[in-house]
Amino acid sequence: MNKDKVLSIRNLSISFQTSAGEVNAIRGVNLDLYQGETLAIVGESGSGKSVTVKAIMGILSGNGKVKSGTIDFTSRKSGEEIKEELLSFSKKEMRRRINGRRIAMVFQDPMTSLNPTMPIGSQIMEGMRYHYKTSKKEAYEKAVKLLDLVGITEPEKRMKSYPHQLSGGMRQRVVIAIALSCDPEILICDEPTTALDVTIQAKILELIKDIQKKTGISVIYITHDLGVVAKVADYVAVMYAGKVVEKGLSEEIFYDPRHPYTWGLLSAMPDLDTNDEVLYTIPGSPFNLLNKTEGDAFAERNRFALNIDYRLEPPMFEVTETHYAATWLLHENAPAVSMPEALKERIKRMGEEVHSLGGE
Ligand SMILES: Nc1ncnc2c1ncn2[C@@H]1O[C@H](COP(=O)(O)OP(=O)(O)OP(=O)(O)O)[C@@H](O)[C@H]1O
Repeated sequence: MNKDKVLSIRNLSISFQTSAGEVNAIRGVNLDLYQGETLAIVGESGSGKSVTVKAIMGILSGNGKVKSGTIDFTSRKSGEEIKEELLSFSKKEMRRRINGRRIAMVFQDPMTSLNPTMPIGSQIMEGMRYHYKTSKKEAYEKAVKLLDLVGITEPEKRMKSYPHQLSGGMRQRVVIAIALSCDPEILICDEPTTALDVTIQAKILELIKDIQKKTGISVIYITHDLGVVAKVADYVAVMYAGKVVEKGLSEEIFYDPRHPYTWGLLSAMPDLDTNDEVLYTIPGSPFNLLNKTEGDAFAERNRFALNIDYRLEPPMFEVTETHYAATWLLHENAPAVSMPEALKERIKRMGEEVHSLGGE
């Protein structure tokens, strides 16, 4: 693929010291984000999505330790390419140079990132004043423009509003305006819509897409919701027990998934047609990361597990130049196993729906 990489994570491993022992939260993650594209990171709770993005932002909690890996960030904002390795920065340097300024994050619950005692206008202006020493007048004008960009009507009037005077959807828009205030190159969205109702969720997703078109920003979504992924992602990484177990272009993950865990996630998703029919839930509970892995961490929950899965962790097998999955089922000597028939039917239906909507 001949595209510009903005972020490149290699062999990232992170653990946390806890009273119960060492939690191996991230185990050798490799991921890339390309300029102007959207990467969605999906997986059940505890799979390592948040820890991965916290490492990018330099906000890991105190008991976290990066055991290996690099995170290369290539900035093109100044017109020339500047490559920096984010893990080499101290927390202070990250706050001063990267966090909020080059890479910004939108959290799930807007109330936790908004200050209830400050008008929203001042909150949007704050980052520009801190990072760029922008004059008050200029920061004010830009804040008004940003409110307009995120679809808030009468932006000048709204500058003086306090968070409690706005609806949930409006607050999320304000949080997005704050995130965009320093013209970041990467926007990270942590489940930006789960606290909102379905129609407003869809509007926020559209808004981010629209902003992406206008600004060329690169976006990372972390979410449980494959419905969200289908709407927004160019590229999808599926995480399980601290590893990326499958990654590929969005259509490769939706129409030609290869990992039984991805089959499980797709089957567990409410049907796009009926909105409530769930084919299947993945049995068992997520792997306990306090334990040492022997073999594939997913083996216990995998009804397609082979003997080798209990002994050896599968490497990433290449499906296409853009699609990889870590399952022994892709080994040339593996028995032929294909996805469950019900899921095949569902995928076929999804494809037909997209065609009938005039999509790809
Ligand atoms: N500060 C911490 N101390 C100990 N363990 C932690 C800490 N932060 C995260 N973990 C562990 O790391 C693992 C990955 O957590 P993470 O929050 O990244 O999961 P997630 O996929 O984002 O889940 P969710 O969707 O619920 O946010 C979990 O087992 C979690 O318990």
